[in-house]
Amino acid sequence: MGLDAHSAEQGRLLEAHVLARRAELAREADDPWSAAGPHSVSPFVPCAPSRIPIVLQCARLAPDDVLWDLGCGDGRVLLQAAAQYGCRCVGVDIDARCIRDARASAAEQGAAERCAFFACDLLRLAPGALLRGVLGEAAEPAARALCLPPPTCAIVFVTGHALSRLSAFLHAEWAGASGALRLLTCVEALDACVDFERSDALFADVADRPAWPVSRHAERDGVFVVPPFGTAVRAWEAASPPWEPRPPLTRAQADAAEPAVLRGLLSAAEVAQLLALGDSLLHTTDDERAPAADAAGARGDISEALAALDLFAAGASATELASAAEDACHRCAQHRVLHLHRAARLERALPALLPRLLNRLRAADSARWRLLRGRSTSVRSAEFHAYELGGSVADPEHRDAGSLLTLSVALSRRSDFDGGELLLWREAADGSGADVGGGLSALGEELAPGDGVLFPSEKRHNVTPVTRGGRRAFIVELWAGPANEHNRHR
Ligand SMILES: O=C(O)CCC(=O)C(=O)O
Ligand SMILES: [Fe+2]
Repeated sequence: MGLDAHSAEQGRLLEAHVLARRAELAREADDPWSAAGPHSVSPFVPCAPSRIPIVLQCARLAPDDVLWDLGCGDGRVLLQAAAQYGCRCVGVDIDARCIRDARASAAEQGAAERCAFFACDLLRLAPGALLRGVLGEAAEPAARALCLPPPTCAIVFVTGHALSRLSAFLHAEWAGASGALRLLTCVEALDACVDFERSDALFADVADRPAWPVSRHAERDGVFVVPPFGTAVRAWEAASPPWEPRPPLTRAQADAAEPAVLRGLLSAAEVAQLLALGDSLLHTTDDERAPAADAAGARGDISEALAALDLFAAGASATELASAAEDACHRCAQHRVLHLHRAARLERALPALLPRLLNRLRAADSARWRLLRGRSTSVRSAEFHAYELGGSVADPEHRDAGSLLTLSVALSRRSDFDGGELLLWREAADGSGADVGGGLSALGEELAPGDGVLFPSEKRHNVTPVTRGGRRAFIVELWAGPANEHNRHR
């Protein structure tokens, strides 16, 4: 019962945020503004990252929506929704620390105008609170009298126990909104209060009312949708969402796409931390991406190539061969590549970095190509690139095949190296390519450390050979596949 495609990931988050912190949380048992306190009905367990894009797809968000998250935790679902779909968001949670974190993230991501967060006890919301957008006595004092935009969509990702206590309130708000409010819930497997086999039991204590209509279309992902009042489940499921994901760009479209220069993606401290992390891993010998910078490393190139030949002889698949070839390339001393997405390296060293960066990318994408909207995407690779003398990406046909978006963030100062220029394909004025003035061209703008350039991955790009010093860059690729632990080809 209740196990879904994200349960393992969700279980790890439960472990990290609740089970491993039992002693710490016990000290908050008397704090009324803590998820571990006396008024809380749910612990704070963040939504699994792989689940979030599906939640947002199921919500069928459009830019004119107002999305409320009842029990928003640290605000990660709303911040992603605002970045990717451009909607306004209101998050409420009993945990004041979560609300502080959510506000800080919103400010950092430039989303504070669109995303507001308030400490609020859901169980004390008065009838009509959602309809009128007024939190009243249930909220922290400063938020009590605010007039917020009422939700057109509300997410309630809490335990089944909490859901059953909220159900009468939610039912009245949902019906009262006369078709202007849809609800999404996700009931965790850890919760035995809910009978997954009976949709009317999702909101258990409204037995005297008509059963809730619940779309179980995304049940595999643990997401249940109550369509707006007056819309039958079948009609909701048959209606097309505000947008279908656009097909990935063709190579010609990607070549023609204008890259986006994104300034100040990383702070100076983050650049320094990434450089330190990369350089320390480069000198570790036991890492699959980090041969020692000595003779053993150089020998590694040849043995890797031989290993790839062995694979060939053994009848390996094209994917295995591509993967082995990539491993071999990535150990080349002139241009080494470290996989920071592996074993949660980046997450452990700089936990706030990737979520913030990804929301910048989502916002940039939604203003330009809309490759991420309506699509479930994840990080295919987050790599530290170290180019030394002669290091380059030289194949004139090089594209990050199979990915949707590539971000290259400068870590080195421009004065630290010569050559090492990132070139991107530019169409000729008449769109006909290299023959009439198009081709691989420099960006024309200098990137300071922490600045990045974002482009559709299938766009042709190169890096010219480094002729002095060294170039360090941080490269992130997003794709429609699952989060990845290996190189780009596995
Ligand atoms: O270093 C860069 O900026 C780009 C690297 C690249 O394109 C690649 O490794 O695929
Ligand atoms: Fe590339």
